Amino acid sequence: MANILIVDDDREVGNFLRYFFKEKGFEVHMAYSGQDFRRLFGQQAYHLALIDVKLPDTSGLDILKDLSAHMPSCKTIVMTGYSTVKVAVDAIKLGANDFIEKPFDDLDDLERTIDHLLANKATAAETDIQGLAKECGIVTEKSDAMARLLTLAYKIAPKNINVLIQGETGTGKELLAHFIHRASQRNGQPFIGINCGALTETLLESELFGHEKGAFTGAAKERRGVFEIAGKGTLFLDEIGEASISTQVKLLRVLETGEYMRVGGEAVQKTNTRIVSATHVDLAEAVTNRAFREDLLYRLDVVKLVIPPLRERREDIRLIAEHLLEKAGVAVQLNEAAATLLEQYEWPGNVRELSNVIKRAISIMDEGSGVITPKHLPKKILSGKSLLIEKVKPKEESFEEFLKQWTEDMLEIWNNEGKVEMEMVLNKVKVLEREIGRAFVMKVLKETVGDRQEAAGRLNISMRKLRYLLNEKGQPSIK
Ligand SMILES: Nc1ncnc2c1ncn2[C@@H]1O[C@H](COP(=O)(O)OP(=O)(O)OP(=O)(O)O)[C@@H](O)[C@H]1O
Repeated sequence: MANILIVDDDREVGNFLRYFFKEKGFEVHMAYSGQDFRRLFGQQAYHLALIDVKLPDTSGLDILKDLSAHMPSCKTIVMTGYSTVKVAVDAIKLGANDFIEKPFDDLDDLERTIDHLLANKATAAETDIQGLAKECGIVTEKSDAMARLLTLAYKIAPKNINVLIQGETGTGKELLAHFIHRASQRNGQPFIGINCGALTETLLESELFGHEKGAFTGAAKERRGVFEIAGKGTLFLDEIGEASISTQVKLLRVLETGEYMRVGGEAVQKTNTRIVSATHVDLAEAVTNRAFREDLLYRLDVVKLVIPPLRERREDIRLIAEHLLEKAGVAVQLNEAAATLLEQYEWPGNVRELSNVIKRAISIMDEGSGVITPKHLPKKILSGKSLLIEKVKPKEESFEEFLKQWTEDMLEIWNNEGKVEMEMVLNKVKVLEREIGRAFVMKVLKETVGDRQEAAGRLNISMRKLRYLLNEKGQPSIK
């Protein structure tokens, strides 16, 4: 028979749990304070402990630490109220097996969690995490930091809380958002991604909330927004830090009340969409600079997941490079020298940059040799120097300014008699190509009042290409 320890100062909750577990045939021990816990702790071994995070004389986290240190075989579940959810996340980081929110409105779920833990299925969960990560295209088998991150993401995924993902560009924020969606009960519902930095304020609001017919000039027909389309699924708000203050206010309202209105509409719409947002900047800093609302940040980052940059998990580089080769469908290998160089480079553009380097190497490789060697790698990698990705992002209205600046910079390099960094020149050309594509799409989207289908038609490109040009990386996937 399993021994259960319940640590909670709320006697009503304690009695309820005692009854619940006794009914299931377990031996139940109650502690109403840290002092009670210490008295009971040495008396016998426990199989499972449910710990409230807030106790009158101690913190549930200290109790958790004691249990993990002195009784590692005891499974632990932390109990929280809404205001203490952030602490629960710390508890998971400290090794708690799970957390549950009070009041318990889904007893079947509680029962399942407990049965799962008592049946010692922890290792099965680890296999599930790795398997799901693989399915979502996340390669990482060697990095402890990523393993911890994925475990935390997996554990919080089924909970009804918003998640903020922070990470440098190209670290895999969208992949992680998708992983969270897949690991949640929302899995059968849509997963929709939207890049808040790629659209003007009006277009972003219309995209998010939809608009009514005649809401603004050119809004010829009504349109559903992504909150409506995502329904009970997950909405991935990429580059949330780029949303204007006015849009932030509207998002805050949705998060606080679950309600919003279409642009130009009066009827209140309800939503139950889960929000996973992402940022490459530190939003706490943006709050200090008054570029981001503190109350919105508080709502968005109930859980903050920080993806480490690739240079902080060098042990994954070779593995990811091999995965990218496999994905490219070519029978090509990295030789040892090339792999070592990849491992030593700083990767300011992270996995996306690694992917570009691998694609380039495949394209210039000697036909039939089947091996990538250092000579197929860009100079920046050979010299161990990282060429920082340019962050020039022209706003549509300053497009001419951007073009002028770009031309001046290029002429300066051209007229410079010293050594020329050709990689830098080519990178500048890529920036130009990307920004021209984006500027044209934005211009036409303005003319079509956000109607993407029509904009794609006018530009004679596919919807996929249009999303790509907006840096939304292809079709939003509906799972
Ligand atoms: N761990 C990984 N294993 C394999 N591929 C990865 C991994 N992380 C990222 N990628 C790949 O790198 C590219 C960038 O990933 P993703 O778009 O998720 O990054 P991001 O952080 O959202 O980028 P951005 O900040 O530019 O929006 C994608 O092609 C993705 O498939």
